Amino acid sequence: MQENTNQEDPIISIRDVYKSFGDLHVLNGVDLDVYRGENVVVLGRSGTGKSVLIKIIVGLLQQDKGSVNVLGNEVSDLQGKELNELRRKIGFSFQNSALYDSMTVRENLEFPLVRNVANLSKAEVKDQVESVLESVGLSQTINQVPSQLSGGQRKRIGIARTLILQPEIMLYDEPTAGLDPITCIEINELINEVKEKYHTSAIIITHDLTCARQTGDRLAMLLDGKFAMTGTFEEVFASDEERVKSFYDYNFIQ
Ligand SMILES: Nc1ncnc2c1ncn2[C@@H]1O[C@H](COP(=O)(O)OP(=O)(O)OP(=O)(O)O)[C@@H](O)[C@H]1O
Repeated sequence: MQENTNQEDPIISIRDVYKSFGDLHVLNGVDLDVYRGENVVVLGRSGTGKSVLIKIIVGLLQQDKGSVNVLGNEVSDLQGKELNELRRKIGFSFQNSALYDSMTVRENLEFPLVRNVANLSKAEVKDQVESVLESVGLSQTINQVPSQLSGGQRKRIGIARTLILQPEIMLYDEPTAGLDPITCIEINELINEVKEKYHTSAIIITHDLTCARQTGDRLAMLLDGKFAMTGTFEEVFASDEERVKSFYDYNFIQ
C-alpha cells in the first residue's frame, strides 16, 4: 500500500446517487470520492449493488438521481463519441477476463489497440503488446490461446488487455474470484504494480478480505444501498457497527 494519493483531486466523485429497478431500491444515496493514485476497495455482500455502481460510473446504466463525475465529466451528460472517449480512459477488468478463445494472447492484446488507436504502425503494435505482456509477467504466453492458460494467467492477460489502452482508471470486478490463495496474492501484487507503473487510480470490487487488505488504500463498505463505512482496512476492521462486523464474521482473512 502506498500513501501517495492526492487528496485535493478526486478523479471520481459520486454524490447522493440513487438507483432502483422497479420496487428494488439498490442504491440509496451513495457518496464516494476516488483520488488520483489511490486504490479504493468496494466491499459488500452479493446483490448490494457494487456492479450497478460500476456500470453507472462507465455510463452503461444511468442513476435515477445524484451526480457521477469521472475525470471532470458528468457521466450522464455524455453520449456517443464523448462517452466512448471517457470509456477509453477506464480499464474494466471483468470477472471472467473476457478473452477471445479463438485468438492467441498476442491477437487478444492487439485487438483493442487496433480498434481504438488510429495510425499505429505494425512495429508500434508489436512493441506495445510485448511491453504490456512483460508488465504482467507473461511474455512466454504470447502465442498461446486462452484454453492453454491457467485461471491466474487468464486474469493477468485480461488485465494486460485493459492496460494496453493506458487507462487512467482501472475497475476490477472480483479480481481474485475462483483463484487459489497463492495466485490471489500474485494478482493482488499485480494490481499494486499496475498502480505504480501506469499511475492508475482504481476501484476494486471484492469479497476477498486479503485482497482488500493488500490492495486497498481505502475501503468502502456498501450496506443497504449506501457506503456505511469508509477508511483504511484497519479502521473499517475496527468498526463496532454490527452490520460491518457481521460482514467480517463471514469472511476468512488469511
Ligand atoms: N439491469 C438490471 N435490471 C434489473 N435488476 C438489476 C439490473 N442490474 C442489477 N439488478 C439488480 O440489482 C441488484 C444489485 O446487483 P449487482 O449486480 O450490482 O450486485 P453486486 O453487489 O455486484 O453482487 P455480486 O457480489 O453478487 O456480484 C441485484 O438484486 C440485481 O438483480
